[in-house]
Amino acid sequence: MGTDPTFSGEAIIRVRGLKNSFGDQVVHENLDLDVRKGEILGVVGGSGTGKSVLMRSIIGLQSADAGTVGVFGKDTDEEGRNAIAVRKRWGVLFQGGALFSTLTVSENIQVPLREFYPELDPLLMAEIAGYKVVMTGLPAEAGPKYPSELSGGMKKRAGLARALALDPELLFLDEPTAGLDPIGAAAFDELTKSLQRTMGLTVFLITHDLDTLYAICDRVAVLADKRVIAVGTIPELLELDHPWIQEYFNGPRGRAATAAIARTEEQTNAQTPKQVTG
Ligand SMILES: Nc1ncnc2c1ncn2[C@@H]1O[C@H](COP(=O)(O)OP(=O)(O)OP(=O)(O)O)[C@@H](O)[C@H]1O
Repeated sequence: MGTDPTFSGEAIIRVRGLKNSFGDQVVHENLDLDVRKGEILGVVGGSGTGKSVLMRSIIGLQSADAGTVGVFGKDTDEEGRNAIAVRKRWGVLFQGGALFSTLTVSENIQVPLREFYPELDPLLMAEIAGYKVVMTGLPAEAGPKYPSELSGGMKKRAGLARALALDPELLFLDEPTAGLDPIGAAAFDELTKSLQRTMGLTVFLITHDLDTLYAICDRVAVLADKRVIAVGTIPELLELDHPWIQEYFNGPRGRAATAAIARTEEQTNAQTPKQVTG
């Protein structure tokens, strides 16, 4: 696994031979990864394996020691990925939401609009922000509120609304369900899935949340030993005998997530009306 030689579709992100280090600490070495257009790719790995650093490398916030990163079908250097024309095409939800505490939700959502389209009529910006608020399942009254007045789940949605401000093709989510209760996390997963479907988004999703992986990810990339050791569907990953993969997916939490998905599928099948023949 790792890089799929049979894949002939379009890779919206293509990373080859990436190396990142901080002083003596090598975080990535010879890391390869393809993210396919239209998929939700879950990115997992133990704490400190470099998931966030990988995301920062892709979006041009991290200088690599070696390797290439291509986005939207073009190999680009860090400067290229920082070019306005490229940055406009993706949205990022950083870990913790990273909302500006002195701005309202609506003003937070308008930050990218002001940055990339300063000539836009302020009334139109406010209208777009209002639309994004509703699109991410927040009540319209959340627009004039400050982040400190929101629940954890609402903050995540507000961060997502800001990431979607420019109608991106590509969405980066760094641990979007961390800190949410299971119901809030499941609702956020559903929102991500429905946005992927309706907007045709490609999603790079860093998570520790097994339920999220099972519920919405098309494929999962596993970071270990400084590189992506495997990419595939969960059943494909389960066939590998790497100790971290086995412990992660086949440990008690992994088994619980599998059982929960099986129960949901059973319920869905039971509710599906049987076809009447004759
Ligand atoms: N700016 C930095 N300066 C020095 N070291 C850094 C910097 N950013 C990240 N690191 C180190 O790189 C390693 C990978 O960090 P990263 O945040 O990508 O891990 P992660 O896989 O996202 O972890 P977690 O699951 O805990 O969020 C860590 O050891 C971290 O301390």
